[in-house]
Amino acid sequence: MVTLTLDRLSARYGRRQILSDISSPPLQGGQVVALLGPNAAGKSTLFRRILGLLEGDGEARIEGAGSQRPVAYMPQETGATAALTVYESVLLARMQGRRLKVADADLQEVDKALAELGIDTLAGRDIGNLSGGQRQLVSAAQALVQSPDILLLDEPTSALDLHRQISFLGILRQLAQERNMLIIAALHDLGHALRFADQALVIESGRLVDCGPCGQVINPHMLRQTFRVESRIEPCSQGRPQLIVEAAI
Ligand SMILES: Nc1ncnc2c1ncn2[C@@H]1O[C@H](COP(=O)(O)OP(=O)(O)OP(=O)(O)O)[C@@H](O)[C@H]1O
Repeated sequence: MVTLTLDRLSARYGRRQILSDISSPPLQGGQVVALLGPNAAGKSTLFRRILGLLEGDGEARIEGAGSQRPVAYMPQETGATAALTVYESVLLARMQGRRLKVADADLQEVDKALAELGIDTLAGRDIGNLSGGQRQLVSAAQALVQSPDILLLDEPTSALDLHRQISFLGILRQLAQERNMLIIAALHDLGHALRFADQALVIESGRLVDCGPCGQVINPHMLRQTFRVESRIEPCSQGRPQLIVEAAI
């Protein structure tokens, strides 16, 4: 099973230090990890550092991966300018770094990714003409179709309506378990994190605040210190923990 361990990771843009000394226990395949932190905390930078796009000390150690390109990334910005259909754009993402010839298995993976995310009806549409939410789901399909061991998603639900946020996060959770895939999703909705993620990794100003099971890490004290809100956590009618935010402080 794949694991990702952050070992005293740092990152900088030029001379500007953004991340310092971020460490985690091994994050394991089959789990969803919520990456949490206020605006400008360094969440996207952490993804870029894991992807090897930025320099810095320490390392993001990947062990037990089954593929040569173990990490797929869905960026925060999902603008599409190329004149491609949804199907073509997802197939192109599938073929990145692979042989040039498209095999039947590649086409099946594209069909599967579109169906899993409920966007198979968009297959023939021009990607430039999609709504923001549709584009975000296509972007998720482009990452998923790469069959990664580790899937990094940067605010994947920011453009989705409430129904699609819930169903999308539920699908991700299921896929993580079925494929033994590690999913790390940067989320601003801590209620979603509490409901769908197994672990939470919280950063603030480029430093680690806490990393561990969501039920422990997401608590009123952390929310007050890091997110500057008063909150409480109560069980909902189905017994799941529910975050209630009282006020910004
Ligand atoms: N290309 C860049 N060059 C220089 N500084 C950058 C660059 N990208 C981001 N930064 C800076 O790095 C810091 C962390 O940014 P980052 O995008 O990682 O934060 P984030 O936690 O993802 O924020 P948000 O929740 O607002 O998306 C910010 O101060 C930002 O201004």
